Amino acid sequence: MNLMDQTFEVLKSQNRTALIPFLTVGDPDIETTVEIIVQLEAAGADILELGVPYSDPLADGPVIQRASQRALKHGVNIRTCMETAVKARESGVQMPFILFTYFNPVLQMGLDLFFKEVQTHEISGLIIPDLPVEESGEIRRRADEAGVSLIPLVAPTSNERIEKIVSNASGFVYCVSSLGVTGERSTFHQGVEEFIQTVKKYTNIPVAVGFGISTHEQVAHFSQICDGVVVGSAIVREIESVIPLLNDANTRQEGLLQIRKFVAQLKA
Ligand SMILES: O=P(O)(O)OC[C@@H](O)[C@@H](O)c1c[nH]c2ccccc12
Repeated sequence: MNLMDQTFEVLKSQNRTALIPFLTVGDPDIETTVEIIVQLEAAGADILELGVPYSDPLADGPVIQRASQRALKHGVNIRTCMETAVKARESGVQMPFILFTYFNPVLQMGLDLFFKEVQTHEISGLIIPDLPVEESGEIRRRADEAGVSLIPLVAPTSNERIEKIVSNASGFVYCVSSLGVTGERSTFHQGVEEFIQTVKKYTNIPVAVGFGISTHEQVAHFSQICDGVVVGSAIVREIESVIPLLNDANTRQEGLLQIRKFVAQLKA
């Protein structure tokens, strides 16, 4: 039972759904990311996905691709993301962190060092969207040893694979609401609610939904049937839109406040 598990338990006892933002660490820079994380928690975020920027984010739409490019300019890698998590804790942030990374940066770092760092930095969850099933056994074993949950992604087309994917999952199951790449959407995959209900039949751990969710109404809608709702691109776009304010000492606080207000209205 790690901090993320505890968070879901508390929320469940309060009949509340977790708001799970995603951001790209180092966008627009590391120091600002730490301040944004503080604002996200103040806005009501319950769990945070810390995105490791990557040069070939095949599952990401243009908003997150641009954020990755901006972060990569500062040489952000897995290690700097973990250091950012420490800085956020030092700034008083309590919420659990999920490390979101493509598989290649993990391989580059080496599995031994990666999982040692994950453990010492008290990362609660891992999302590796392009982790091949063949490799997932070893990664899952190492994650269990490190006390971190390897969060599986299930898609509306997973069908008969749903049971296999979620059977011994830990942390939560991430239901992808639509096919394709990340990015705000006005409509979701046909029958996404039935898909979520199907996933819930196969698991007792929390079930969250993500992909395309960007408005208060969409968050409220999915909060009726899920334990968590992930919002990424819409928040990353909000960050992108206030970068000019953030880069000017005179308007920095205003920029941070705009991000906080945007996230707060999602959950209100
Ligand atoms: O950006 P969206 O459409 O709100 O979707 C969440 C997404 O950002 C985050 O969970 C994520 C970012 N990159 C990913 C790649 C695959 C799966 C999930 C993700």
